[in-house]
Amino acid sequence: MTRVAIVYHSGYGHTQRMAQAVAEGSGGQLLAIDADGNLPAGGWELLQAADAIVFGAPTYMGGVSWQFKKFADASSRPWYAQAWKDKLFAGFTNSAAMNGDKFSSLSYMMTLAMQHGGLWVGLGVLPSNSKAATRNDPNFLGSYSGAIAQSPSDASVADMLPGDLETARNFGRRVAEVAARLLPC
Ligand SMILES: Cc1cc2nc3c(=O)[nH]c(=O)nc-3n(C[C@H](O)[C@H](O)[C@H](O)COP(=O)(O)O)c2cc1C
Repeated sequence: MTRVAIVYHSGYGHTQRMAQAVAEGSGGQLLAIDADGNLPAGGWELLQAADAIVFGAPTYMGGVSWQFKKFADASSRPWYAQAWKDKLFAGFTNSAAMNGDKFSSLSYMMTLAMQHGGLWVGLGVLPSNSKAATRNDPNFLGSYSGAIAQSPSDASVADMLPGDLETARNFGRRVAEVAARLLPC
């Protein structure tokens, strides 16, 4: 049984709902970064024990939220010892605009994973980009590097689109399946 940890920040709940979808798909454990950018007690130990770490953050001002960045900076401690080397990593983000510079957030998460000596798992689903495609089709937003969701600025958490959440759920499943295939029991 592989262990997946989903470490995420969410200011207003949308990214949290996405994180829950990733957890449903992966069977992983959620680890919320709080409003001060801190992990709950036992959080670092849980990350150390994980085979796969999935990063999640809203895109704010074209990048990850400062709370996620504080967590990333604090991960310099395991980085010193390369304690997360060869773990699997993946990432997801959510923002208001269709594009909204979400890729900047995913790109940062990939860089963080590489600094830790990890192996990156992308979305692995072709985009639904034909004329016939509709908004709730798999990967309608057309990401390759990780899962993304769009929550319009006036959308409540309950308004999040089922297609984006299903894409996140399938992404979680993929991370768990890749971990089971690549990592020794
Ligand atoms: C400070 C701030 C900056 C934001 N910057 C962006 C942005 O660069 N691009 C975008 O598309 N949406 C942006 N948004 C919208 C959020 O990404 C969006 O509301 C998202 O659903 C928030 O996720 P959360 O509920 O998990 O905090 C911003 C929101 C805030 C509060």
